[in-house]
Amino acid sequence: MLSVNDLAINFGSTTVFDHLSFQVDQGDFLAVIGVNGVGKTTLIKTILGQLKPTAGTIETNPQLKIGYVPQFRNLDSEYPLTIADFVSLNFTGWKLPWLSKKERQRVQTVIKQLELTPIANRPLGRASGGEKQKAYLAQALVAEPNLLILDESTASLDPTTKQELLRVVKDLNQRLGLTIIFISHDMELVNEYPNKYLWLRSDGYSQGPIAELEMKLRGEADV
Ligand SMILES: Nc1ncnc2c1ncn2[C@@H]1O[C@H](COP(=O)(O)OP(=O)(O)OP(=O)(O)O)[C@@H](O)[C@H]1O
Repeated sequence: MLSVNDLAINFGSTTVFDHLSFQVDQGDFLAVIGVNGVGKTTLIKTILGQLKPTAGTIETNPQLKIGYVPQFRNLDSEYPLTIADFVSLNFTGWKLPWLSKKERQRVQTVIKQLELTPIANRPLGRASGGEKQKAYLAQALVAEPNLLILDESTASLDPTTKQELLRVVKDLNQRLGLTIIFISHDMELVNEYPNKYLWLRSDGYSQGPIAELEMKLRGEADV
């Protein structure tokens, strides 16, 4: 689905990473971990096509359609759109000034998947942090991506809400085969939900099945 080959990114004379190679296969749930400033966001921006690699390539399946869920958007509490309207903003190729029946149905389906139906008509600005995060996820999903990138999307949530969000994501991953890239500092979630990891470090990186990660964290010398 996505193949990163010998990738390097420099900002001026600063190298964020180089010789980075990894692969994301259909149905993977990949955790991307690493300390602040190591280059996780830079990597995602490169995958999204916003940054040009200094060296190396990113090959993608022609059918690749990426959905991106950020950690946080600076939404005023007076933000007036309802959750349902906010979700529907992400339709591409919108030809009419109103939604087609099929699009309305898609919004309802996604809202139901995320258990947002009871609050679909609530202004997003009034929703809780966890509800907002679900709405961002729903907005990404409405366009039917086959790769979902969660960029520290659980960082500001309480432990129960984090688990709830990740359970929904895991369900989409297992039931629909949706491929996930999950950037996180939360090792409890990283150990529980993903099947693979990519650990970026200032002096290199490691990757593998998630079961290996705990062993590596215990004996960092082997990483
Ligand atoms: N446009 C830019 N110009 C110069 N340096 C940049 C630019 N963007 C990022 N950097 C630097 O590249 C490094 C990697 O930043 P990045 O945001 O990718 O890290 P991160 O792993 O996502 O960090 P965090 O966990 O704090 O979000 C940092 O040192 C950052 O200051």
